[in-house]
Amino acid sequence: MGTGRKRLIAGNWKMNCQRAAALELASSVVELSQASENADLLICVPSIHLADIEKCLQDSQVKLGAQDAHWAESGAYTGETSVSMLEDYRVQYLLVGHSERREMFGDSDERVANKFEAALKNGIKPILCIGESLEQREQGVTLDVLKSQVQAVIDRVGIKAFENAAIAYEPIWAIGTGVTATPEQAQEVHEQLRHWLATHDQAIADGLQILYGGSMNAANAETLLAQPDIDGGLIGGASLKADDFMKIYSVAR
Ligand SMILES: O=C[C@H](O)COP(=O)(O)O
Repeated sequence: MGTGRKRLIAGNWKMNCQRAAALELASSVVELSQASENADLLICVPSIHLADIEKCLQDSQVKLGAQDAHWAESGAYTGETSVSMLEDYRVQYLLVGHSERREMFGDSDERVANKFEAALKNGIKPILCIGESLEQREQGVTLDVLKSQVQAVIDRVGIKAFENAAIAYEPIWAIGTGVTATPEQAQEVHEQLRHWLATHDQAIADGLQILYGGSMNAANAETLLAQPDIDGGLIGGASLKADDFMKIYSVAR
């Protein structure tokens, strides 16, 4: 690989799969998965399925992630799940700041930083999702948007905390649209982002996994993952089909 960074192929099931379908999908992923020194495999499932899927993943190398959680340890937060509750289910990763949460559920930079910080405190690796809208891209402010999303978290936890975290760059215009950023477009952003992070801390920037997300699928994964600064994928739609998801993993490993 050359970069020294292990790849991460992460599925984000979003709000999909009822119980039986979730178990079937997770079982297929386990069945088709093969250990690799080059790439980790992760599924981020709806919280209601965590207990079932935790059992299903036991004795496999597939890692378990959650899609969201509240930062408070406990309290009067009707409907919420705390990060510390996730720990009981051996959740290893937490998505924070996904654009769907930022846009539809009021996840401000401050809330995202709260969640990121709470994940780290509970020994869970946060995956900080960042991305620009089509309008922002057309205005030429992509990097400014991404920097400010990351800086809000750096201001809270410090750059060193990114040693135990990952970033997922997901251009909003490419999510669920079938329009993928070209490998060159994605690489350009990843490279610029890593370069900017290096101005904070070179070693952290060199070691940080920066994933690409946005209509990654079995057909385009190879060219995206061939880019030197793309260290994996955060995959929505294609992670709901075990065969497609595992094709992406096989490219990465
Ligand atoms: O978290 C995953 C991303 O939102 C990408 O979703 P997608 O692969 O369905 O475009």
